[in-house]
Amino acid sequence: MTNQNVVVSDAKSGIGLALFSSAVAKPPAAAAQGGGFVAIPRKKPLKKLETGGGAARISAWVDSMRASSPTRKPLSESEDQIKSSWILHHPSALTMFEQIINASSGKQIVMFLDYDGTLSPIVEDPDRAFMTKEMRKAVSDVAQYFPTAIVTGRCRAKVYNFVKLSQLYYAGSHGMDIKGPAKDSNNSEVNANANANLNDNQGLSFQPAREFLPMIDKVYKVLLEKTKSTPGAKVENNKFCLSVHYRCVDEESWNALAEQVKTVLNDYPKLKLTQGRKVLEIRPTIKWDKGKALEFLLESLGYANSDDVFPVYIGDDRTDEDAFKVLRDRGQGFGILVSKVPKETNASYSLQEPSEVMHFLRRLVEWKKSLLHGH
Ligand SMILES: O=P(O)(O)OC[C@H]1O[C@H](O[C@H]2O[C@H](CO)[C@@H](O)[C@H](O)[C@H]2O)[C@H](O)[C@@H](O)[C@@H]1O
Repeated sequence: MTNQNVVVSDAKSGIGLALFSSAVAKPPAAAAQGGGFVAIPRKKPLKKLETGGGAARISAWVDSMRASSPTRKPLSESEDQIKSSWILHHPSALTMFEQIINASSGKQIVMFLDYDGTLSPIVEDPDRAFMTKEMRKAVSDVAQYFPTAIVTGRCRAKVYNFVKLSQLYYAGSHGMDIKGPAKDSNNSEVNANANANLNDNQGLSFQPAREFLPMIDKVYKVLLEKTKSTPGAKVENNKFCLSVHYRCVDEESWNALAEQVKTVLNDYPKLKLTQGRKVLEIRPTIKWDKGKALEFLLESLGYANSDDVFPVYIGDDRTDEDAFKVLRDRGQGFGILVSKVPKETNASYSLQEPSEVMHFLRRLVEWKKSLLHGH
């Protein structure tokens, strides 16, 4: 049986195209250097994979699962060249800070932050992906000056327990569970601008996949049962979506695990399978993702058709590409990919790891303070 709902990587995000199309806006460094886009050897197919038999299919799946979160090893000379070329086209957001600030001149910066791998380092146990108190302070300071949202694949309540900042917007379950700060939150700039989708007492609230809750709960239980024989596998209930983690599973068992998950999904054609960093993600097939969540939040903040907004989205995962693509297509703001290795991306800039994200957030705050206080 063929499951048409298995997506190895979101082809709709057009990631591959971004690297080779001259129609795509180039980041300033690339434009200044007059360079073309760099070709990165593709480790994963950017198209739907069918679940019919065949060794090629198995190998494609395992390749894709491996590429989702590559292990660090010293680079060969050619890999080193690829990296240098990639950096030229996705320069560091820290190095390019002044240019970024200049581009935002006269516009309202709105910050969108992914959680895992962006605000917290990737760790083996998803329940222990804590952010540092320094990072929390940096995010809190940023939210004082700019509307700020956390956009994550995680369950909203769980990410709130990690972040613990009430003045932020939260878009959990890949944007399918959106909540704004309560109206008495101390961020007056955010509240003054918000004009849509408001629930009077609670602030903003939006859950486009509510009808899927019973189905997700059912599939969660089935997956718990089916995967318990695979040592290291972990199923996480993210409310409107599910994660099957394989970071701690022996690589030899990855394909069997993926097959188990796909077999379960054959009975649920309204759910689809996508991939994150060493995680298989089960989501409703509705047309909603982090990119849609970003657009929804901009609209809710009163910036639907505004030229006066400068959204900045920072993320490390394939699922963040939907948001990077929205920004690229709108020609507004930009995406920053958090990665130490070259990856196909619609982001314009890069940062290497969460500590650099923290420095970038701090610099934004320092810049805004100096602007307001004139020093
Ligand atoms: O959108 P995000 O905030 O990046 O969430 C995506 C997934 O993040 C979590 O998994 C990832 O981080 C874990 C902790 O570092 C790591 O163990 C795992 O391998 C990563 O995939 C979260 O647990 C998932 O539910 C999210 O879907």
